[in-house]
Amino acid sequence: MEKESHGLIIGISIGVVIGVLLAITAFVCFRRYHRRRPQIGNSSSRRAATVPIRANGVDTCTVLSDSSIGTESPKSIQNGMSLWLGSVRKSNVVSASGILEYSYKDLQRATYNFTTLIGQGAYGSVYKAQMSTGEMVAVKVLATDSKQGEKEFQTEVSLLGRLHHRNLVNLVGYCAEKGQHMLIYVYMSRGSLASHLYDEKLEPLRWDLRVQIALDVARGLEYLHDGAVPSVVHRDIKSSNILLDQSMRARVADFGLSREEMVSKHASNIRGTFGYLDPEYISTRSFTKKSDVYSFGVLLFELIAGKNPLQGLSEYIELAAMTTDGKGGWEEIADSRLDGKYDLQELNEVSALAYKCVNRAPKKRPSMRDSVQVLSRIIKSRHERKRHTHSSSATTEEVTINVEQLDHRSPTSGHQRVESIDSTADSCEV
Ligand SMILES: Nc1ncnc2c1ncn2[C@@H]1O[C@H](COP(=O)(O)OP(=O)(O)OP(=O)(O)O)[C@@H](O)[C@H]1O
Repeated sequence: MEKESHGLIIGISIGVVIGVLLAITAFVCFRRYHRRRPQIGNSSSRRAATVPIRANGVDTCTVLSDSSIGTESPKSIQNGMSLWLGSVRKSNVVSASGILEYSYKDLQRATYNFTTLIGQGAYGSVYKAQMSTGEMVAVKVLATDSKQGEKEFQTEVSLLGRLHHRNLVNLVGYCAEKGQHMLIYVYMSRGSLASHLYDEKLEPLRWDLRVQIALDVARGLEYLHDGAVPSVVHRDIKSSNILLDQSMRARVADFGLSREEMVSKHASNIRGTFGYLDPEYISTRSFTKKSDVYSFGVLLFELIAGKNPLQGLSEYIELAAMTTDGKGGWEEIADSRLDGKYDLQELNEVSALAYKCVNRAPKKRPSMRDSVQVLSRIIKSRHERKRHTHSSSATTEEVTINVEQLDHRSPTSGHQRVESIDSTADSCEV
């Protein structure tokens, strides 16, 4: 009997110990699982770091997830993963970033065997493609013999996947197959800003559109500088890297050069495009956010003057600056294609901002946030002026109509109506 009760106690004890061990194991697994999820987003490694998005100037936020598995093509690349694409593909992880891996065959079909060429850049050709979903995209095929292209490919895939903003040309997919590297972007149906400024076959850009484009670009850059963590320096702001959508809203394209800045602040070769390059960067080899501000200033002058920076724009600006008094006098550089149709005050304000951006001393240049504020203010006051003019002319029209209508009725009631309309006019002016 005693033996039996001993056996029972031992049995119960073993059972309790096993139960406790099982509970501890389950608890540890549960905690590990929950810790791992944010790790992807908060890695201290630069390469694996994600780009959380601040509320300012931002419309979407990439939420990272490693929760689902996908085997179908196209596959998604996980945000915040290693630059080594091979490992990403093998890991077969899907993220909420929406960056998809397309097969070479699909892209070959979508581009009619790469016959739909829309542009040619330093790193390869760009084709228009219609995906099976009906969606239009731009496929950039990187030149296979270009080492820089390879680097750019890895850079853009890992970087752009984490950057989402309404003023950036978002990367939607990629292809790494048959020794080919391709990047798939949102299709920008109106092409580049450069073509609208210089292609005689296209309608000249209206002044109000030019200012809106400047603000769109400023917002895209402000996001890269102040919204992205770690911040991103574009390094190649120029009119051919600004693309326009169907409603002529602008987005900043081509972040290929920016990643290297994050890895090494002092790259040995000078990168960027002649005419837009910050002189301070040329002498110090150190590229900063203020170097992007300089290029943005050149772009603003390009919008104002319709002159290519490769064709002596800076000399032209310096000459004009001698005759300005700091507030006005920039009208002589206005693009002749504008045909005098611009608001002089706006032209002077945008030129003054542009001139500050191209100041030789980086410290004296405004930040992109400052530039956004200046340009938004210009557009806001234009709207207010328009609203005011519209409401006062509408009121005058209304008064005339009502007076005419009332003339046919009794004179007393007519007088009353006009009085009440007059008081509306007063309140509009306030
Ligand atoms: N997403 C897109 N949608 C529509 N057209 C595009 C798109 N991306 C590029 N293009 C077209 O292809 C052209 C070439 O683009 P790409 O970025 O390869 O070179 P680039 O910016 O002109 O020059 P570089 O390579 O020296 O920066 C652009 O000027 C534009 O007309």
